[in-house]
Amino acid sequence: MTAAAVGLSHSPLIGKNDPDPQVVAAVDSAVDTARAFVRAFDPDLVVLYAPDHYNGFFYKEMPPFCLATEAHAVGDFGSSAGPLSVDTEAARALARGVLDRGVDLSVSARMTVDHGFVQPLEVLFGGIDQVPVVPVFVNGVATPLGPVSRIRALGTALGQAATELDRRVLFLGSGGLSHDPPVPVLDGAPPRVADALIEGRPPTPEQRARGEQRVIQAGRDYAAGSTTMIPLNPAWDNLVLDTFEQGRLADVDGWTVEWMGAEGGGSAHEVRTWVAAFASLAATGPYRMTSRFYAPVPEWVAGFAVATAEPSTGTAAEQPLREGESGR
Ligand SMILES: O=C(O)CCC(=O)/C=C/C=C(\O)C(=O)O
Ligand SMILES: [Fe+2]
Repeated sequence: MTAAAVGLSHSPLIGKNDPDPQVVAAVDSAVDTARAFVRAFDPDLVVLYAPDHYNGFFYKEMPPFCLATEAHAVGDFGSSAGPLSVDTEAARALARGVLDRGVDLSVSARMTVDHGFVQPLEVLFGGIDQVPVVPVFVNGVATPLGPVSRIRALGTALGQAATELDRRVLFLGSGGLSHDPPVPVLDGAPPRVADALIEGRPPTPEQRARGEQRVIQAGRDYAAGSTTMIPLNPAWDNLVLDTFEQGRLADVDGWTVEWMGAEGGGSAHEVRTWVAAFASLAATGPYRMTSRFYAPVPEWVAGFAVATAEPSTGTAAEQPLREGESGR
């Protein structure tokens, strides 16, 4: 088994409320680097850790994380709809491997996913049916959230289980870093909204369009500085990226939900997907980050980051990232 990892922010506002062309070009260049990295690694299995935004998981039953043996996308924010090319056999083997290692994984035989899963597949592979994938939902939105140490344990167990497969496995984390987009909150929600968050009634096309328009408007307000949302936090985002780059994954066990929310906003918890992906890679052996990009993009309500990592050979030929490559 060989392994690699990519962390990639997502935003439903990409292409809908873009920043200056120079910022878009810088992001495109970083994404091109990640795409080239993935192409060179040529994975035959992608373990995709991603959050949901009340399209697939609801308060009626809200697991902290859940692995899918089949999945289909709803097609929100103009993202692709339809079945993902899930490798059911690999998914079942990984689920067994995680459970055998004492992590209480739940399994879905028909997971509904949204742009959180779809965007990285579209960006890196050109579609949701281009590569065998094992989708793993990681709750990063619906409070209460458990300790980050459990996400590291999930990633570690899944990485260890993957070593038993004869595959080239890419661990891919979708989301983060600091951002506070208008995602509904159950606590204090009016009865109609609370009911939708609990029961998961599919929105009508008009309701979906209104929700999407609300997010687009939020991006415009955020970029104009007229908002009550928590600001992007480049210092915190770079602390998070330093932690992954330096392989200090045990540090995340000390990250509290309250600290992450205060520093990075309500959706900063999506960075749990990166924790899982890097913990999985680390479980296969020492690694090194080969590229790192970061830009705060208010128009997308995103501390936007892209990073790639591969196993470290420990030889002198391996150079640490230089300033320009690190995006700092
Ligand atoms: O309010 C709605 O109806 C949908 C909100 C939503 O899905 C927002 C998503 C934002 C992100 O995925 C993000 O910024 O990470
Ligand atoms: Fe998100």
